[in-house]
Amino acid sequence: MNSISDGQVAEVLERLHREAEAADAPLAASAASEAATREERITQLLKDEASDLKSTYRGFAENFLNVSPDFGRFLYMCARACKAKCIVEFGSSMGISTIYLATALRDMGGGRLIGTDLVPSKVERARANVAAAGLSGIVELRVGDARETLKSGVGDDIDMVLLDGAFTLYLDVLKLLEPHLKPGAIIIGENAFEQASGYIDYVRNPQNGYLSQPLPFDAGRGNELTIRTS
Ligand SMILES: C[S@@+](CC[C@H](N)C(=O)[O-])C[C@H]1O[C@@H](n2cnc3c(N)ncnc32)[C@H](O)[C@@H]1O
Repeated sequence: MNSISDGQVAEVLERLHREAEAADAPLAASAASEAATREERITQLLKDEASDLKSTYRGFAENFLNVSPDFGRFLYMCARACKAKCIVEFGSSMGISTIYLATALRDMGGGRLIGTDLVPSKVERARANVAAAGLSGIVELRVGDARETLKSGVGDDIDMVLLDGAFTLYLDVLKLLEPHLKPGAIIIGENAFEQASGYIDYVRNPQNGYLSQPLPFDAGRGNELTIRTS
């Protein structure tokens, strides 16, 4: 049995992916019309984050910036495969990835997902979307900077982490969560770009207690699968 393929959750996800496509279409169009390469756009975003993180992401308050349906299904499958009970998500936006992950928890009998986003209006919308999917009992969404909101109260048995927030903070957030990761925990980075934060160098060094490699889909989006080995 899985609830992302049909029924209430599938309907909510289908609606949200449609809304996301419409809301983010201008971003995609302006990226396509710019002379800048993808690499240059990432470099610019890294600079913007470094100079003013809050305004950078407030500028995307109406954008979903969500995972694709394929990536969402992959998240669901990972959570099921590792029999997750506790999942932490950095960057919940309007709640699309949250719904994939929380559905996996519910389909296995329950659990806890802690998500967080910097932009209060996004967290409000994510809460409403999670409620529409019938998942409010499993999901706790925290408003604010993950470096503060994930500092405490994440438990000591994290099975899975999704890193999908500000590109420059992946290593900071991982280090915050590291003491609470179970051996074997899965960490998935979306937009885990080599030029940002030192995250990729850190998780690809086995001496730090991880095994890590890029994921072969949604090319160019910097998707990285990491396993905690100690
Ligand atoms: C790529 S979007 C997340 C998409 C979401 N995971 C999904 O698939 O629907 C990145 C989100 O990270 C949030 N964010 C950026 N920096 C953050 C921070 N320091 N703490 C918490 N959230 C942050 C942004 O507001 C934005 O909504």
